[in-house]
Amino acid sequence: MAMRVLTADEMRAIERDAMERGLATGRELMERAGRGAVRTIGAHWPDLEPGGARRAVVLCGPGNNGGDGFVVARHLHALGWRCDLYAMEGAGGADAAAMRAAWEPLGLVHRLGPGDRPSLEGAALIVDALFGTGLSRPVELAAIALLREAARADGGPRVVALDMPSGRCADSGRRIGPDAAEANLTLAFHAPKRGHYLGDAPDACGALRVVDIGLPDAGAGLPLIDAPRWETISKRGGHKYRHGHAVILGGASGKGGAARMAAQAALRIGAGLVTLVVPPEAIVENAARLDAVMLHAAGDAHALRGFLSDARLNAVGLGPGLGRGAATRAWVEAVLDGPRAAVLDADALTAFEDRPEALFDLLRPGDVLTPHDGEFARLFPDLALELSGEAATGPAASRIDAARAAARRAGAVILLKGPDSIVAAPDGRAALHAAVYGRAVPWLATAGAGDTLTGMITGLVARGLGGFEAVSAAVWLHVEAARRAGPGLIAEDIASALPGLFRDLAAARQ
Ligand SMILES: NC(=O)C1=CN([C@@H]2O[C@H](COP(=O)(O)OP(=O)(O)OC[C@H]3O[C@@H](n4cnc5c(N)ncnc54)[C@H](O)[C@@H]3O)[C@@H](O)[C@H]2O)[C@@H](O)CC1
Ligand SMILES: [K+]
Repeated sequence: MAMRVLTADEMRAIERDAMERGLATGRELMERAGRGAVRTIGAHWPDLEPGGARRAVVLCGPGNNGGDGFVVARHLHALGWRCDLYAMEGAGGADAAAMRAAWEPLGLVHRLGPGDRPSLEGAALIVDALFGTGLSRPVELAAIALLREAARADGGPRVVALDMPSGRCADSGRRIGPDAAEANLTLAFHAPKRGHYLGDAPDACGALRVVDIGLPDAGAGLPLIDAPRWETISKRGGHKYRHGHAVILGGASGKGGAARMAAQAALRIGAGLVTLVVPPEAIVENAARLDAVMLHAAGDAHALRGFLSDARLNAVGLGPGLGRGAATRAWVEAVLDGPRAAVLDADALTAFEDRPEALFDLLRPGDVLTPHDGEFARLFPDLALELSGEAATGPAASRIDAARAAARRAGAVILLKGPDSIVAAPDGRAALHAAVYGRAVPWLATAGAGDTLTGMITGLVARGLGGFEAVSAAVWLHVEAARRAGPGLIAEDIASALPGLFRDLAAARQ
């Protein structure tokens, strides 16, 4: 089963359900969380393991996250650590109070006031147990800056955050208020939360590990996109006409690189045939650069409509290198007026920035829009505005909410691109693709990478996948191909890495 990411509400529901079914009490869960955290810290940083005379500073908040902190302190103490506890005042629940009481025979608890910056002298570890999934408003504590500075410093104590770095929203990953902690390691209890993967939160989390606290996996949450099933992307016989005929639209002479890369990627991902349609004056340039990709000239939208009336053409990708003018709008209208599924990117989106509704009126549920953040903001300015800057209260609107709302409004599949890519369909389906932590590919931020992805999606749609499935498979393959190519990658390398990737996917299935 695909790994899933939870909201704070979903996490609370899982916990409540387990308690109602008598599987565990809240106190037992807290004990498992703290004990599991200490085990995981040891596994992640084996050099901290033997304990000895190490000093840890543990910062506890007013709720259950603080309760977890007291459990962590007790287990560190049992391993020989000296723990200095700092706790905020506030109305904690009975479980957190019990965990504090269990700590008190072992050491002092200092009061953590708004302006306090506990001394880190001699500390090897700082535990951020201030706020987790219950964060609802900005945190006003000098200790937040202390955690951030320590996490960023070379040398000095390492920072571990329980569940979330305090000040970050578990649902959106966004800062609640101006100040939020950072960590070198974040421990997610039971399952990762959405906020661990979204926006700049992965940087704030450092590394991410999940701590099992013995709760059943009920399948709740949003799926994290994993490798597509080999059966979905493999070819099982049949001649080229059985694997679809993808069409990519290209722009004026001298601007053809983007569309060529899309066309080549559509072919590499397995479309049986790919035709690049360009204005007549761009034929010579493209003919000099292409072999396996076929070429067709269309001077205007009327000619394009005529060409697309061929029923064998079953998907059209357009946008890369088209230009933003009225001609592009006319091409989009011609494509969406016909029966072929369309994948719209780049200029095909931006051409409608003045009147996005005109585009939405034409879209069909199987069409795909692949905006990056800037293009998204032009088509859905209100949704983008809700995501901008820090949030005032939690849980805050997330990129997942925005992509879902956009898919409903547009009536098409949306791929909101980024290291955290969200795919959302108008019927409510959504999934997250995370190229962060161990799968981060910063070198994928390169000219033409998006055009290649557009081609890959178009190729898979031509091969018969639905828009949502095509996007889900393509985003994973795109990142995995880029990981193979490695630093130094240019966009052409992505499609070139696909054969090796396919070979390995096929072998892994044997
Ligand atoms: N849900 C679960 O299954 C489990 C939860 N556990 C822990 O419990 C945490 C959630 O506990 P809580 O729901 O008590 O929430 P938190 O401990 O995250 O904090 C909530 C408390 O702080 C207050 N608060 C929120 N924002 C504040 C701010 N900016 N300044 C001051 N006070 C603020 C809230 O009113 C509430 O009292 C999880 O993150 C996890 O660490 C674990 O004990 C294990 C099991
Ligand atoms: K925390």
